Amino acid sequence: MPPHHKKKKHKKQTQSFDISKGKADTSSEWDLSHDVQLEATTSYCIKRSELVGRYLVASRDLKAGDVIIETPPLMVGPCAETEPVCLGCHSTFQPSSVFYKCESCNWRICSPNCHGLVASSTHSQLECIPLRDKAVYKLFQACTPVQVKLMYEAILTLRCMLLKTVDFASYERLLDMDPLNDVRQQIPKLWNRNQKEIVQRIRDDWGFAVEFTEQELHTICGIIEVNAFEVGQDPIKARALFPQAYLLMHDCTPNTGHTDALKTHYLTVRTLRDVRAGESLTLTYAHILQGTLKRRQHLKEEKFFYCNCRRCSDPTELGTYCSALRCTDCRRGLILPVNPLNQESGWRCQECRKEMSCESVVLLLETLSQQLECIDGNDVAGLETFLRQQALILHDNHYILLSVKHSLCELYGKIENYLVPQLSLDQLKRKESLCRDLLEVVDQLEPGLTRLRGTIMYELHVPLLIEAGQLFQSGVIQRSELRRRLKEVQQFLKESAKILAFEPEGTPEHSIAEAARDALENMGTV
Ligand SMILES: C[S@@+](CC[C@H](N)C(=O)[O-])C[C@H]1O[C@@H](n2cnc3c(N)ncnc32)[C@H](O)[C@@H]1O
Repeated sequence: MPPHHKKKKHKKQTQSFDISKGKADTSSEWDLSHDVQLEATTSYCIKRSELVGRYLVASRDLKAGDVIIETPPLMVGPCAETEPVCLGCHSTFQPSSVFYKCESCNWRICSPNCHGLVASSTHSQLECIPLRDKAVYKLFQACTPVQVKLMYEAILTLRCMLLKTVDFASYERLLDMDPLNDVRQQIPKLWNRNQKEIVQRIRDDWGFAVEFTEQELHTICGIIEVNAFEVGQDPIKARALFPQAYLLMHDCTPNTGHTDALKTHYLTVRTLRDVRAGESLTLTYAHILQGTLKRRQHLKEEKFFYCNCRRCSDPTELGTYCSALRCTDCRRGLILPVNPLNQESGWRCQECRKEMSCESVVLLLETLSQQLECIDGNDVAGLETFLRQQALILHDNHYILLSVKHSLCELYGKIENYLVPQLSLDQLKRKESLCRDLLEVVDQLEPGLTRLRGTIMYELHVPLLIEAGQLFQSGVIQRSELRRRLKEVQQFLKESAKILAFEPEGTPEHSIAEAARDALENMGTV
């Protein structure tokens, strides 16, 4: 999940690692070769540039799947504007959930036996007693639902502040992260919201005015906004701050990925593909299957920078055309942004040169997204109709269509009336082509050992296996062709099992890895 980020105290300078010595091939578009090195580990060193601040660079050749960072969180807490969650484990509540309260602070918990409420837990060590002493729970009585969400949002800020008294060394490590105060202070909407909803809430409504200054609370707000990672698997929903990992810079075609363990949120960052010494280590703070205009807007609003990576700079997005519109005038050309690094850039047909303003492109995409939202997520026929209709104005790989294809490739074989034994040969073929279309794009945008590739390949093996069996049994293909097809299925299953084996136990992807291994075993030797 995308992180937020920051910087602050400078680490002491260690011996320099020269990334300009031939091997270096930074994935970003900037010349980072003169940047100062701050620190090094066996896998990476920390450097600093004017443009991106601190960032990590591979200090040796790394293989795909190498672990580069393993760390417990420095702090975990509820997300921004979240529905109430258990302050022990951060799981959300079902309407049918029994209403338990913490015996001490009276805030809601999932169960008195929650693993996150033991004496050594974050809740017990940090906010439970202060919340009790200041009787903060009483404020819930007069709260609107929106204010309840803001109460939960403020918990993570409070926890970070309370860390100062309980574990000063860890608090200092938090302060190593950059809150980008100068940048954020220039955004009145953001700064004033934090002032009212977090800073004043904690100081004035909750009664911590003596303990914490406005400035330090704003700094913690910034540290969280810029550096936090979303963690947890449904029903757990949380944000966490991790040492080291926050230094990974963003790239829209990242070369690292991460997982967090189900209960502890222990973080593991791995390389997604081979990385050469000197290359910057990157992760994505945005969604991969999103177009450049939207990704850059998200990064600017949430992380306070415009990305200029290779994908963002290329109007075709590395040849995928995942933001391209079809020209309805000439009906031959594709309409692409003239300068994708300018958010206001006009768009132009590559054939007839027809121009479209950025505003009209945004409006069109918003309208289509709204239309899509009106379709039930399990309505296969409705989604197929949407795909057919919008393929007249959007490229087949347009990100809006990709999201529909992604849904459909999972729905075929999973929901009522579309379970695997119920699928016709045409429907199996459809599932196959949806998976192949997606895989082709993901191979460009997020190549390597990525979760998305792993799950798509698992989905793809299903129609391939069934089709091969059916065609052989009906005499349409001979044994040699059957073998060729089964070998392809094995390849997909092996790759899927290898990728998803990295996923933590208890996650759906971990179960898919097991299913892929079982399927391989059942196939035996081909
Ligand atoms: C989590 S921090 C990363 C560490 C940060 N550079 C530091 O020195 O603390 C995220 C911030 O780093 C900068 N950053 C990261 N990736 C970037 C990129 N691709 N382009 C520009 N700035 C980037 C932005 O200021 C962003 O808000």
